[in-house]
Amino acid sequence: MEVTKICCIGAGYVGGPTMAVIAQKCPHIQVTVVDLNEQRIKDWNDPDTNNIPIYEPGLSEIVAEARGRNLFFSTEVEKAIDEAQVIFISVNTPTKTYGKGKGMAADLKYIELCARQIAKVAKENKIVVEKSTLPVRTAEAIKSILDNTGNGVQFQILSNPEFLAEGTAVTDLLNPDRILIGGDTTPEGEAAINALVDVYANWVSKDKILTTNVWSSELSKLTANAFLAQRISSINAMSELCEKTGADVSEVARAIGMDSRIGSKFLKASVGFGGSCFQKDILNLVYIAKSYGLNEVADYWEQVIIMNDHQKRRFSNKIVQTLYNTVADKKITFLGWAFKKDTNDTRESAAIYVADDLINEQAKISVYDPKVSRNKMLADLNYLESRSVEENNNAILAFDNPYDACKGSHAISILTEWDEFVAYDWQKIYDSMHKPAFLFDGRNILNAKELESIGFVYKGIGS
Ligand SMILES: NC(=O)C1=CN([C@@H]2O[C@H](COP(=O)(O)OP(=O)(O)OC[C@H]3O[C@@H](n4cnc5c(N)ncnc54)[C@H](O)[C@@H]3O)[C@@H](O)[C@H]2O)C=CC1
Ligand SMILES: O=C(O)[C@H]1O[C@H](OP(=O)(O)OP(=O)(O)OC[C@H]2O[C@@H](n3ccc(=O)[nH]c3=O)[C@H](O)[C@@H]2O)[C@H](O)[C@@H](O)[C@@H]1O
Repeated sequence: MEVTKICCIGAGYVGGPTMAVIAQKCPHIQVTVVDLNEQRIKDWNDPDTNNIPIYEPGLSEIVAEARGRNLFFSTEVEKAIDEAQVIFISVNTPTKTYGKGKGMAADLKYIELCARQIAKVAKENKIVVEKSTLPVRTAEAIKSILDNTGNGVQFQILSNPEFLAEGTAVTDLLNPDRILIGGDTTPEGEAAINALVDVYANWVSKDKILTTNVWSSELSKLTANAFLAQRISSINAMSELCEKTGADVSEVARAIGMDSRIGSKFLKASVGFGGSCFQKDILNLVYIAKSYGLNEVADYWEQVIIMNDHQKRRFSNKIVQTLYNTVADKKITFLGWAFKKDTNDTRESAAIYVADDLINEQAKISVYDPKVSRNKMLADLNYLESRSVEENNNAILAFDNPYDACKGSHAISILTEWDEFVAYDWQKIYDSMHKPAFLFDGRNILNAKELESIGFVYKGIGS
């Protein structure tokens, strides 16, 4: 089967960029991305592609090239489902906030709604692709809904997890390490797998397109995120030991990373990992393991989260202790609020938790982030429900200019590794601060020696 029409449900951080790249690389395929969120679709259709709702380097150019040609953003979900041969489900799968599995399991209500809508609308055979990250064996539930509530048409369910990282989404999509496609081992399942392989083969070499059974594919996605997050928690655990022993975590990371079995990537000690997925996916893995009675497996992976929470708390504690055990009414400046550089996404950012701890200590937080608005920062804090909206409002100031944000502060904390922070005039910043001028570098991006020679009291992670 040659695919000519694709629909993607969910125009978020994954659906938007993924479909934009498919449309760019496959001009013969019509790609329609649909979402219930009218504002989000309106923003994707903004005549100025610099205003699309997701900031990713290189994305606005791709959208400018393909939008209106073979890439469309729409709220007409049913029409797009009806017309497409292949339907990607790319909706959010957050951690459950209620009921059984609260705080651990993935909330699959949006997935189920999609399955029911597809079943209702489809009048011809369809391939349904799980693009969202899902618990292993979700395809079974989707299939049951489709087969029992549909119009008697045939559905093939594929698992095609996404491995892009935010901030590098476009390059990750253009040059993926691998594409993973899981499907049934029946002739119909294999035909569906081949149809999707052919889509990716328009720009990805076939030796990088891996096909497996559905359950391996679903579980590989959770496993990949668990392994990646585990590396960060492992190096962060070492960072605490480094601080006690005089070892330097950057030197340790370099020394172990040169072992080709370990590898050098993903070994940067930090204030703790954030982002919408690592924590959510590990909690989900822990929940799945527990539900099979595999308590040791569950405990093993849960430790990655425990370590990460500890690392964030340790960072805020260090600020308070260093500032003579009180930050009450002191101005603490945050450089960065996003969970990593080159994204406007703040979900689970370490900055939120560090700010929350410091506000509990009655600090006044000033923030400069090149891509995050004050409304977003406030929404992040309010979501924690630690105090009233008004109290959060009084505790946070946001600036458009880093020098204004730092002026008159008692301490600066680097929470995101934006490149521009390195290039600042640190002498000018030092001159405008209270003395001693403290600098807590939660990303180890600044040159400690240079800053100390200016006069800063510099504290990095793990040295
Ligand atoms: N953010 C990331 O970098 C990555 C995310 N993932 C996974 O991809 C999935 C999506 O994540 P994001 O794109 O970040 O989420 P997101 O929250 O940015 O986007 C999801 C979109 O789906 C829409 N939606 C929900 N239910 C819908 C329905 N029934 N009909 C139409 N639209 C609906 C929402 O309005 C929202 O715009 C998650 O499972 C996540 O774990 C996987 C790899 C990377
Ligand atoms: O499933 C997902 O959502 C995605 O999750 C991560 O991507 P992402 O969260 O966008 O970004 P990462 O680059 O993985 O960074 C995650 C967090 O870890 C931190 N980090 C990363 C690397 C490192 O060495 N140290 C470190 O503290 C980052 O600053 C950030 O807060 C994975 O890298 C992607 O492969 C995956 O598709």
